[in-house]
Amino acid sequence: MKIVLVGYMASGKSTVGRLLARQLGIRFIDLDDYIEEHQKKSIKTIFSEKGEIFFRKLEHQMLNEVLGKEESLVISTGGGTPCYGTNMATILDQADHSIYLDVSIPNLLERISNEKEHRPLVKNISNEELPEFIGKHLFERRPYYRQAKHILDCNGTDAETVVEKIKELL
Ligand SMILES: Nc1ncnc2c1ncn2[C@@H]1O[C@H](COP(=O)(O)OP(=O)(O)OP(=O)(O)O)[C@@H](O)[C@H]1O
Ligand SMILES: O=C(O)C1=C[C@@H](O)[C@@H](O)[C@H](O)C1
Ligand SMILES: [Mg+2]
Repeated sequence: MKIVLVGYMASGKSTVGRLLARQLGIRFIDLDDYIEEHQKKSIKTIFSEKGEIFFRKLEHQMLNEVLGKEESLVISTGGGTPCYGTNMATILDQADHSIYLDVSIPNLLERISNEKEHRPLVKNISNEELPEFIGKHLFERRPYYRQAKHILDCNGTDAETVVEKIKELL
């Protein structure tokens, strides 16, 4: 069984994915961590040394590699993964369950404004400019996320409860 979590930066994909995999007793792969291990560099360094296009190509390649594994997995994607090239179509084709962790702009803002440093796309955006940036970015990306098989409203729900809700969907 393959379960793929999608959603915006800081929607909780890594936190929820790790907990869910542990409870289901299956392997967890965080695509961002998988890319960092493959490159032996942080995402931040990959972006600054090689640029975003290089990262997107690598992300596409690593997503296909991970989805091709013959084992049960929980896969947490990167915030941009479903929004480039054929990635969302591949997720829909290969995953038994794709789940969009839907978090509102105010809640995303609160989480991201405290954790910008390791997120290259928002690192240089001031907290004053962040609402406009996230609003526009989510407007562009939501059509991809919303293609997921399940859409889970995660507002006002802690990570443990999100995991419980996912287990009910499976
Ligand atoms: N359901 C939740 N409620 C409140 N806070 C949460 C929830 N899930 C995760 N968080 C917190 O939000 C922050 C971002 O979570 P996390 O890193 O798991 O997001 P992500 O979707 O993997 O982000 P990225 O796309 O940048 O990898 C963390 O500080 C985490 O503790
Ligand atoms: O939203 C995005 O495009 C990104 C989110 C992170 O998970 C990383 O994959 C990277 O920082 C890009
Ligand atoms: Mg993550």
